[in-house]
Amino acid sequence: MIRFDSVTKTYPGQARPALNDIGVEILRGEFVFLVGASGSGKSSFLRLILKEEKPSKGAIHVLGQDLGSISTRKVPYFRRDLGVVFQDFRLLPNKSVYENVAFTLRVIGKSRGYVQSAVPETLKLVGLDGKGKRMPHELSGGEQQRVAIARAIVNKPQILLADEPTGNLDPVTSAGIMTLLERINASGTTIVMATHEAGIVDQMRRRVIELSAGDIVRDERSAGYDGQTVRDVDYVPEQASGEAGESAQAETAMAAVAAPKVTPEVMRDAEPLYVEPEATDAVTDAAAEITAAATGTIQVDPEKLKPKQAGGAAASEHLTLAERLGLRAPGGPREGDDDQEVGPTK
Ligand SMILES: Nc1ncnc2c1ncn2[C@@H]1O[C@H](COP(=O)(O)OP(=O)(O)OP(=O)(O)O)[C@@H](O)[C@H]1O
Repeated sequence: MIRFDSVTKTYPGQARPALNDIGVEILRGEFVFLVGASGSGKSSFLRLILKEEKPSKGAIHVLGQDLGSISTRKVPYFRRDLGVVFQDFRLLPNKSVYENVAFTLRVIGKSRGYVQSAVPETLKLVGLDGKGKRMPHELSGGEQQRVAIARAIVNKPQILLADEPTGNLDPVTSAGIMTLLERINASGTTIVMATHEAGIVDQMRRRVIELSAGDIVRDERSAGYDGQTVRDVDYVPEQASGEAGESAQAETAMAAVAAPKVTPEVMRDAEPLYVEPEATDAVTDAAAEITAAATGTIQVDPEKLKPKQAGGAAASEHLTLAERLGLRAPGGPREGDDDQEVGPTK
């Protein structure tokens, strides 16, 4: 499903590669945690899968396609099979929950009827039934992340990439988000998630790929954050000392190594926070249905993808949300789009 063959990524002006001769394969239906200190290459790994970056050497295959052979114009089509969730949610601030989720479908030209059934179904799936009319600033951080997840899965992607999706959330809310991701995975969606959360990784016991300075130093099935050692429930993280002169990056790396913010206890007790317990089966069925449909070809309106002008690939800082989510070719028609997006509002 995702294969890296001897992939090296060196950013311009950097002496050391961000990823160094990586070879790895991720299979359909897997849930994979990408762990490693700050700067070890996790986000680069995800950006390469999305074709947001090109490898300096080597080849990447995603969903049977050699990314090197996908033209820039076709990248938005390719990305429709991939959902993405970020640490900072990236919702459209001036649109309702419903509109944030519908946006993805509208951009790719889904019919009104399709949107009207898929959006409420997906909001229910993520536990936001009845909250479609709310605005992002009226939601908690966990709810905002659920909207972002709904937006990522409403198009029924085969792969969901998550870059520190619990990074801005408290432990209990994080556990609820992980329960939701677990359920999405159980219905067939492959998930690759970069995280610093030792407690989550230890409790979920999934495949763990650990990066260190661009190298894969560990690739284990059913693993914990630190290899074979699963943290003790009573583990108390040491405080990062934060001495004067210590670089911000070093502090971040220390915190990442030190600290299961989400403890195994919290994960064990985790219930989907916004789903009534009796609704769980129905929700799981809905998830299974949605993902089962994911293997079908998504109808797209090619007219909506035509770039307005030749050579229209905009610099990334000028991309609209649709372009950043890979739903529209850079430089394509922007009517009705929003250039703004919002991070956590609380
Ligand atoms: N656009 C870029 N230009 C230059 N160097 C970059 C760029 N993006 C990442 N890097 C460098 O590549 C290395 C890997 O960065 P990356 O963001 O992939 O790490 P990470 O493991 O995701 O870190 P974090 O946990 O802090 O998000 C770092 O040394 C970083 O400084």
